[in-house]
Amino acid sequence: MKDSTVNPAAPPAPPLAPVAYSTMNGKLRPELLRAVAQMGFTNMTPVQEKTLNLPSFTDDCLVKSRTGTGKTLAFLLPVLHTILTMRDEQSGQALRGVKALVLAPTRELAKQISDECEKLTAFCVPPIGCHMAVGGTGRPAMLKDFLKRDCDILVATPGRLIDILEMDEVRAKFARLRCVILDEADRMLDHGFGPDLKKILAAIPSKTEAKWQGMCFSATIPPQIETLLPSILGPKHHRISCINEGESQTIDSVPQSVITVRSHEEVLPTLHKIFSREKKDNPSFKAVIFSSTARQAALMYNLFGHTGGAAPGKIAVHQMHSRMSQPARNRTVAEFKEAKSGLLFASDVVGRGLDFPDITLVIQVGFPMDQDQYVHRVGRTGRAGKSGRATMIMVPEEMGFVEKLKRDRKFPIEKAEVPEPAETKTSSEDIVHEALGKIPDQTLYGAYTAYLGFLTSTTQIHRLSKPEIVRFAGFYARSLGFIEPPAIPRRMAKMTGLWGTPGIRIEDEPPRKGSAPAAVSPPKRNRPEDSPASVSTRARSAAVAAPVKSEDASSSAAPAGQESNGSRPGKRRRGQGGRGRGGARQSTGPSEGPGLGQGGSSGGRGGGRGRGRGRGGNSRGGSSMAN
Ligand SMILES: Nc1ncnc2c1ncn2[C@@H]1O[C@H](COP(=O)(O)OP(=O)(O)OP(=O)(O)O)[C@@H](O)[C@H]1O
Repeated sequence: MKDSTVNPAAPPAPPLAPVAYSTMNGKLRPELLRAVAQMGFTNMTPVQEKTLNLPSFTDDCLVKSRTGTGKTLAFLLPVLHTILTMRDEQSGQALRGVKALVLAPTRELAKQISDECEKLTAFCVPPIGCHMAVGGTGRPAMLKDFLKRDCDILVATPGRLIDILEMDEVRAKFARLRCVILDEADRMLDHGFGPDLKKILAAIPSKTEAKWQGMCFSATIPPQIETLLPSILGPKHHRISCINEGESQTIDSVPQSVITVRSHEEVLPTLHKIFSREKKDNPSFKAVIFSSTARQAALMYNLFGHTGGAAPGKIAVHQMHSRMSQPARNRTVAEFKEAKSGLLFASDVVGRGLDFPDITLVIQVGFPMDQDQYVHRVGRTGRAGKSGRATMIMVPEEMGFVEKLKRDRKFPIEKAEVPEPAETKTSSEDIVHEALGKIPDQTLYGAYTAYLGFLTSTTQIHRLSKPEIVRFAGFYARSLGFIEPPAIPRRMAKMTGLWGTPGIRIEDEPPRKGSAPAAVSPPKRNRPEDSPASVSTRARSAAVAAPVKSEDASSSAAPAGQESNGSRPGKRRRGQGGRGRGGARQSTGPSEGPGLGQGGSSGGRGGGRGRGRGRGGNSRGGSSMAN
């Protein structure tokens, strides 16, 4: 292994003077340089400069550079150069087939890479064939196209690639593979995608025999990835880091802050206050709001746009998460890339790699999956030398994560106050309160169970005990208007390991086919005198939906529900439990947090349409205009 740039003992290197692309004349193919110029890039970014100046364009490399610093071009340019040079040296059959395979963790990122590739090859004659193999698109049409036409570069997500690699004809197309690139390499090599990667490597020509080049790129390279790294990179690979030892992985031009609110109930009003203030101060306000799960993102989208209309002014509101159909996801990405302002409520589907121009603010509601994910989320702003800001809204219990970030990573996260909203006629609390009332119970229930799932899936990382998870999720349920945390299906309780945890509420077994339905207890409601003036004053039935497998890892334990069932303001679906399984809830332990074990019963499937709608339930579209 050769370390090309970093000497840990050396003082931080001064910022590099920009190096012009014209210095690559005679080294990089002229048709590529012409395309780069057409894209408006005069100078190389540091990561491009370093990668393009490795001893050979075909050397193996592990490259670390901050988010938004142009890593895509840094790997595409050498690869395209190699393919074009091969063309000069070979012809006919020797040239057919996939020469470069780019793997990315999400479909949208694959599409973005493929788009960049199209731009870079605009002047290549004959054209370079760049194809995509990603899920959510028509498999037969994709396969037909891939098998019929020349494909020089294939950009793929692991799932679809594994699927098509089962076919002999597809595998045959990889016989002359020259390069394998992992974008977001740490993600591709981690325990989530690692097994998929092994399957892919077993199906394509082996590195030892085919001697293909391996390239790994990311803004974060944790030590855990070293285990699988030798499957992609040879022992003599170069290591490039554009981040000096001791420097922060986040972009310097992005100030980071955290707003601590007293409880979950203040989170949504605080978001409203931020939107209101920003909208007033900056007409080009364009923000991504990250939540822990797809269902939380969908809930916020419904609350601030679409159903609840709580977003101030006429801000366009978008959503992006794994519970949307692929066409809706594609539409949202295209729209939000073009948008001059607006809000995008997102799960971590957009946490990595996606390049939405001119994001002015990244907001994280609650903590991300891990510290590296924090870096990538923040990196949606401050891209390509632009400025931006990043903030988090945290309840006191979540502040441990922030303290750890500051301690472990030395991120300059400042404390910030809740901003004064610009609109004063109605308080943010009242606006959110009213909007919450328009959201179907099923959507709120889904957000609650997904949050429980998220908390249990991050136990190892965030060290929350099971009773803490139950208590914490209970606070969240209250903030959505439930007077007590809804009962969860037994299966979910077992899957998440929460079965038997004090305070968890579990619904009765569903009636077996043919048996009489169990009695449905009326949903428990708050009486007005129970209610302080907060969003939690709304009573909610504990509507229950059936579990389905979710594509979104962060909500994999989440039962399905309707995110958007078309209910209009004021029309509630409460109590449509006739079709559903009823049954009084069962509490497996003493009361822990507010609202837990308060007696009474819920259960009964309000909003009985939930079952069977699955992931498409919220796919009507990705955008709406508030007000
Ligand atoms: N040489 C350049 N000069 C100016 N802008 C550039 C240059 N190269 C790329 N860009 C622009 O920088 C932005 C970020 O590029 P890219 O998406 O490749 O970043 P990245 O480092 O891969 O980010 P992430 O880590 O988030 O995936 C894009 O809008 C891209 O068009």
